[in-house]
Amino acid sequence: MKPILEVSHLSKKYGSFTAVNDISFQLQRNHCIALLGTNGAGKTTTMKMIYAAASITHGRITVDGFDVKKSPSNTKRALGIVSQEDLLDGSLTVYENMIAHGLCYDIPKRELKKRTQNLLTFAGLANYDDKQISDLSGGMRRRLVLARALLNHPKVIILDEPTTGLDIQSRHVIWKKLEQLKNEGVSLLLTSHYMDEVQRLADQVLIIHRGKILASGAPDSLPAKYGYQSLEEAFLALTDFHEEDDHIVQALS
Ligand SMILES: Nc1ncnc2c1ncn2[C@@H]1O[C@H](COP(=O)(O)OP(=O)(O)OP(=O)(O)O)[C@@H](O)[C@H]1O
Repeated sequence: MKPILEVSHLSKKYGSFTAVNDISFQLQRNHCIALLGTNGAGKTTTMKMIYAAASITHGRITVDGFDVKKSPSNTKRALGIVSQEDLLDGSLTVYENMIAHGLCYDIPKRELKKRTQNLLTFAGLANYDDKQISDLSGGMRRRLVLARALLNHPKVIILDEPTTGLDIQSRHVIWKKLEQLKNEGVSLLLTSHYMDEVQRLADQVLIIHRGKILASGAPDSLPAKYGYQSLEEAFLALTDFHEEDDHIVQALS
């Protein structure tokens, strides 16, 4: 079966600095790929090129068979975005934020209202529809952003650190929602700094360092494939972590 998302020889330069360096991968339907990398590895930049928020320096991306550069409106329709910054409008209520987002996709009004109600229920926010964004907790905001990303019935959801900063209960709620979506046929592309999140959700992990893919495989089999005991050990070794060199450890000592 054709992959729902195909990234081929993708590179991104900011001036003379190469943030993403010849990355290729394929995301199959109903699958989840997790991008694992240190701060500044190039994960967000890769995602931004997929949803056309950053230009592509070199390479090609297709979503649902459409070229991101040539058919941006078709690829936009197939994608749901949960970016690091939630970009919710603080001057609108929860319900109004959903409606405003849906209008960008030309969803007919009546259908949009129906989807909004269903998705707010799905996200556990049905009783919060008239609340201001400032009244929501961090976990509620992330659930709202996820609900908003589903309004256009996306085939692929791009999730940039979807549970960063949330308590363990809120993380579990979001994981369950994501698993439910995967079971319904949606594909996920995820970045995370949490190994447990990656182990739980991902079918495939790509370890990215300085813009390049260093290792790939299923979360359970990747460590042994590269001679390590655990995903965390593989990640630290492959991304060249040495405690004595690490500036954070030095700063703390
Ligand atoms: N608009 C920009 N202009 C110049 N450099 C940029 C820009 N955006 C990102 N970079 C640089 O590109 C590199 C990759 O950044 P990116 O945000 O993709 O990293 P990341 O892997 O998502 O990191 P994090 O885990 O911290 O979110 C970094 O060195 C960053 O400073």
